[in-house]
Parts: sequence; structure tokens; C-alpha cells
Amino acid sequence: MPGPTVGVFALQGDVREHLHALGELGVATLGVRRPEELAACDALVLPGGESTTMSKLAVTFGLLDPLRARIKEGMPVFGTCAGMILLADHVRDGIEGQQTLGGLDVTVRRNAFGRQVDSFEDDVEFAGLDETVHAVFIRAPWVEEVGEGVDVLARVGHGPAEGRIVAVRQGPLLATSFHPEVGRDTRIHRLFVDQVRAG
Ligand SMILES: NC(=O)CC[C@H](N)C(=O)O
Repeated sequence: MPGPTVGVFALQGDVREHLHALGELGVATLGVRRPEELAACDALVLPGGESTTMSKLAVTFGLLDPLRARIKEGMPVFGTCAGMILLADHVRDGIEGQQTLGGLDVTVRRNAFGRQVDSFEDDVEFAGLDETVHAVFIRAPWVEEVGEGVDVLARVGHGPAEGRIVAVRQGPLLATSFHPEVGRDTRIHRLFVDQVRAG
């Protein structure tokens, strides 16, 4: 039996970095711009980028409803930064009428870390990983509220944002405020791919 195909939403964002990380793990990948491409995928990555642009483009390219439908059906999805925002059921500091795909029972705040630290790096402890992850935050959201079925996987460990939630999982949906696709550490992608392979 062939292995799963993991798509990367490819209308906007750091698509190439995710394709590279997934490729390192030996999984088949596909850039997703059209509904037919989504249909060929067993799982999907929503990259970092700009969430309002991504959701507008998803509408333009006829992907919004198919994406929502696949998420409802239980497709595994991994969202990073803007991708986390797209997965969230509720967004604070979004633009007027900002649409998400939803599925993840959380409230995120866009651009939450504020001006001074709107881009920064920090080592964070991550549930299920023995060693900390060097996390890169770029105008990142954080998670302000989590529903009952949501596991918190990581929080900021230092500084003014200490304790803020920056990684969550709810069933097949995984999301990080930061960008594991930047750099060479593929451990978080591996957690996702292992989950996809396990079906
Ligand atoms: N690096 C990112 O993905 C930034 C997310 C961006 N601030 C947004 O609202 O979509």
C-alpha cells in the first residue's frame, strides 16, 4: 500500500519550507491550490504567511468549503502561525469579517506578542519531545482560550509572554504559533507525519 500524501496549502505562505521538511521525512507531498489537489491528499499543512490573505485566496480558488468539509471529516491538519489562525474557531484582533476554516476549539489572538517582540526566538518545552524546540515567532498569534478537548503542547517559558500557549492539539488537528518549518529541526513535523501514518 502506498504511503499517505501530505498536501501543503500553496496559495500563500512559506510553502517551500514545509514541503522541504515533509520531504526530509520521506512522505509524499503535494502543493494544494485547487480542490482536485486537496482531494488527492490524506492530510494537509497550513503554512505560515498572512491569514487574511490566505482565507481570501481560499475563497477565490474555491478551496474554503472543501477545506472545511475535509476538516469536519477528520482529515489531519497541521497549521503553523497563520495556519494556526486558520484552524481556530475564534480569532481576536482579526480584520473585520475575517473567516477561518475552524475545527480547532480555541480562541487565538492575532499578532499577539505586540510590537517590541513581534518577532523573536525562544526555546520552548514541547509535550512529547525530550529536548526543547528552538521556536521562531514572526508576528505570531497565541492561544487565549482552549476548549475541553484541546491539549496544550507548549507554552512560552520566559519573558513578558511567559505562560502563553503556543502549541495545541485537538484530535487530528495540530497547531503551533511558531514556525517549525524554519530551520532543520523536523521533530514536530515528524509528530504530525507519524500521526498521519498511524491513520
Ligand atoms: N508568520 C505568520 O504566519 C504571521 C501570521 C500573521 N500575523 C497573520 O495574522 O496571519
